[in-house]
Amino acid sequence: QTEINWWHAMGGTNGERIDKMAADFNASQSDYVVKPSYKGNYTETMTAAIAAFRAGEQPHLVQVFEVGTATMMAAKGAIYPVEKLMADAGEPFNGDDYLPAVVSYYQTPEGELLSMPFNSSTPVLWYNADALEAAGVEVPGTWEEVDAAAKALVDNGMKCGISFGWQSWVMIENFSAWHDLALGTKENGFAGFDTELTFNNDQVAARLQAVADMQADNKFVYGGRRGDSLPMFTNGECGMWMNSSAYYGSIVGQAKFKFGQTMLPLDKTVADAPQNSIIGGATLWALQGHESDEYKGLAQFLTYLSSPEVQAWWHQETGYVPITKAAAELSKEQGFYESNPGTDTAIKQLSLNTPTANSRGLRFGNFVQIRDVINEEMEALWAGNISAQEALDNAANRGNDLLRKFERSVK
Ligand SMILES: O=P(O)(O)OC[C@H](O)CO
Repeated sequence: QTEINWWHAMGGTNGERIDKMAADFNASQSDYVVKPSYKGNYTETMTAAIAAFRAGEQPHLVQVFEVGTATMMAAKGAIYPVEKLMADAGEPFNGDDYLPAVVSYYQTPEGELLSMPFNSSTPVLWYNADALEAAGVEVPGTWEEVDAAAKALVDNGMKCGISFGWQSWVMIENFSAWHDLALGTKENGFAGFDTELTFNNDQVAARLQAVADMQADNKFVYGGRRGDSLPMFTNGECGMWMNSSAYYGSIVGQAKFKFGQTMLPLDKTVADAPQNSIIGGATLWALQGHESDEYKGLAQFLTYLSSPEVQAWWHQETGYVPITKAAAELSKEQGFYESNPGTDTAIKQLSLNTPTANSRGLRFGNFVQIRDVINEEMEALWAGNISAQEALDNAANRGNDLLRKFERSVK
C-alpha cells in the first residue's frame, strides 16, 4: 500500500474527526493509506511544513490557514497547485461545484485553484440565549445594541458582556469587509504584492476605542488570542462572544445553556447595511517532491474529502461551512438548518452580497507575522497603554515593513 502523509492543525475533537475521515477513506479502498499527523496550531503546522520541505521531508498534504495563502503562493517550487494535481492524476474536478466565496480566495489571478478548500469558516456573534433573556434584552444586531446588551448582562450579574478571539480576523479583517472598508491597497493585496496596509482608518479606530472603553465596567473583557476565550463563553462568564462559526462543535459539547449564533453586529456610524464577511479556517496544500502514484492516491483522497456526504458531516459536526454547493444542499435536505436554527449564519454572511474589492478577502505576504504584530498592538490597547489609533498606526507601520520584506524576498 502507498502511504500518503497529511499534516494538520486540528487538535481535540476535530483531530478525532480528521482521523475518522482518513480511516474511512482507507477502508474504502486498498491501494492507499492516508496517515494524518497533528502538528500543533495553524502557525506551528505551517512552519513545520516549510522546515520539512527544506529538509526534504515534507508530507504530501498540509493544512494551512487562510492568511498563509500569499506565503504559500510565493513558494513556487514547493507547492503543487491542486487543480493541476487533479488534472495530472485524471481525477474529475470542477471549481464551479465549490462555493464562490471559498474558491475565489485560493485562485490565482488566472483562475487556477491552488489549494483544496476543506475547512472554511467565518466569524459570527455567539450568544447565551438564557442570559440575554434573563437580562431582558433581544439578540443584538448593531454595535449600539451590543453595547446596551453587554450593559444589561453585567447589570444582571454576569462577569462580562462580550469577548472575542482571533482578534485581527474578527475585529479588523472582518469588521472592515463587513463595512466595505479596505484593509490595504491593491484590492487587499489580490492585485499585487506591492501593497500597503490602510486599516488604520478613523472608522476602525473609533470602533476599537469604543470596545476598549467598554472594559471600564466589564462590558468587554479580553480573553486572549485564537480560541483562548472560548471557556469564558461556555462557562457562562460572558453572555456574548465573537469568533469562528467553527466553534459550534465545541459549544454544543460544552455549553450548559441555550445558545445561538447571529450575524456580526453592524456599526451604523460606518455603514447602513452589511456587505459580506470573509472566510477563515484553512485549505489543504499539496507539496512537491513525491511520486506520481502517490499524487494519484492524494487526488482520490481529495475527491473523497469534498464529497457531499463527507463535507455535510464535517460541516454539521464542526460549524465549518460546507465548501460545496452539493454539501450545503444535502445538509438542507437532511433538515440540519431546520433542527439547528442559526447554523446557516456563516453561509448567509459569506453570500450576503457580491464581494467588493474590500470584501473578497486578503492576500498579504508575511500576514502570519503581521497578525502577530496586530495582536501585540491590540493587547497594548486593551492594557490601556496606547489609544486605538496608536495601536492601528503602529500595526500598519510595522506590518508595512513586513510587506516590503516579503516583496523583496519574492523578487
Ligand atoms: O478557527 P478557524 O479554523 O475557523 O480559523 C480562524 C481563523 O480564520 C484562522 O486564521
